[in-house]
Amino acid sequence: MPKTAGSVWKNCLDFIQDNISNQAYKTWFEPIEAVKLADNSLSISVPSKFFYEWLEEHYVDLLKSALTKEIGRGARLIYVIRMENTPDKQKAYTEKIPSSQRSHVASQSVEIATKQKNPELKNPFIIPGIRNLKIDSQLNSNYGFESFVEGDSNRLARSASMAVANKPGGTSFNPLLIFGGVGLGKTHLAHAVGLEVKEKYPDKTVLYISAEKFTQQHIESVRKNNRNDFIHFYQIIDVLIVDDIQLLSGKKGTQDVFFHIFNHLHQNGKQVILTSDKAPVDMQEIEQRLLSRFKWGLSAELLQPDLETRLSIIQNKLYRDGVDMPEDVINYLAENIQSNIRELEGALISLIAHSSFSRSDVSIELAEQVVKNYVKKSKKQISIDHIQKVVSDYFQLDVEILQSKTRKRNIVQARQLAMFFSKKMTNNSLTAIGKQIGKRDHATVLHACKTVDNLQLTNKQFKRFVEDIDKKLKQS
Ligand SMILES: Nc1ncnc2c1ncn2[C@@H]1O[C@H](COP(=O)(O)OP(=O)(O)OP(=O)(O)O)[C@@H](O)[C@H]1O
Repeated sequence: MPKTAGSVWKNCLDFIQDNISNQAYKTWFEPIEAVKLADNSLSISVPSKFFYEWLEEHYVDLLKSALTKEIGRGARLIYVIRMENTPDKQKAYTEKIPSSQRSHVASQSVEIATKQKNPELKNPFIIPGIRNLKIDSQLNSNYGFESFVEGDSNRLARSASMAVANKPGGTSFNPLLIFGGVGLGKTHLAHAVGLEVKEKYPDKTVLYISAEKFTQQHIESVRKNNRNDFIHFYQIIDVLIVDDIQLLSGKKGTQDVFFHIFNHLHQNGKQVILTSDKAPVDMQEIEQRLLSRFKWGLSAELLQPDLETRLSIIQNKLYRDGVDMPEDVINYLAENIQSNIRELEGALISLIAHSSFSRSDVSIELAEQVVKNYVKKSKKQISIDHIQKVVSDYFQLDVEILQSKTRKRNIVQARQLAMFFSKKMTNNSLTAIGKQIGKRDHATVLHACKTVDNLQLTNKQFKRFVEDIDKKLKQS
């Protein structure tokens, strides 16, 4: 039977499939179509120039072996690049490039640029010349490990981040999900991993992106009809850091695309780092299959820093900025701004600014004035401890009893109310709430919240409890 382009390519594919991972095969070979066989040259069509470059970079030897096996020693491979975004949409523009002729490719690229009138055809995700692929990592050099102060509140997350930075993709912390309330250092820690990887492995491609920007890029790629290139761009990253992943909630299309990118990176031993203001279990409107991926590696929580850590953070910042500040002012700041390190830093910076404008020493009076702006806000952020205290006082119980294992109905209800208000009034995860209220798990907290919701509807007395406690907490 005479050989056709289809039959030759099919045999090549069988050979290739046996030699690479299933994921790589699906990504890079399934989209290829055999176009023509003439003499000993097989033409295959690929979806983009980027695709062609990737094949040449990573699979040229494999392609050569497969083709030589099928056609013989003088076999030649010709790429036909499908350019779907052409000015004339009816007729896709194609470009032919023989295999392994990169110098040739350069001149061809020029030809494309002049042939196409629409400059937007240039792929926004591709930096030309894959050999020298340089992607700006978008990392903030101030957010290194050296400026991240260690404390009880962040020890696990920090150690896991360091382990990942030492061996990206090589630990079981993949993905590494750093979660916690607002301004507690998630972004800082994620950048620290990226910076450390760049330091230790300069050849690795690291990219930091916010989930919001990722979503915008994805929408743009759909609009410009280059979604494949968008995906392929992300699939070549070695360490991908996506900040505020909870912002993907409700965005099904972007979740789908992220799912594919995630799978590809994970299967190829690349590292994924995610940050979120919620634990996976609390994320809403995120597809189950994606949530379960998030739980594959390690979810490390950043808790609110204790006084000692807050003091160290202030001292560290003052030291780095070369500023002196009286001890009592430092203590005042650390004691009064508790729940958000960004606010703590903000107060510190205002204080330094005030003192330099007024050319006066930083005094405790000045600190009180500045802190007022922040304390109001932080007062609104009620702590779990405070809620437990208010609920216990209301029912005239000791906090230890509220936290105990007892199943007495009135104590169970008090405990459930403490859990309910902690969920409602703080940024803590169900896991963190459970941990602080009698070392319960997140399922118990979830159950408590549902029970309180139901009881409020069916039991007038209970509804009164909820309203009273709510009022007390808002007044406090
Ligand atoms: N342990 C720490 N040591 C030193 N600085 C810290 C620490 N934790 C947080 N910071 C500082 O606090 C500020 C806020 O941190 P970051 O932006 O990382 O918070 P975030 O958790 O990502 O906040 P958001 O929820 O708003 O995204 C940053 O300037 C960061 O450097």
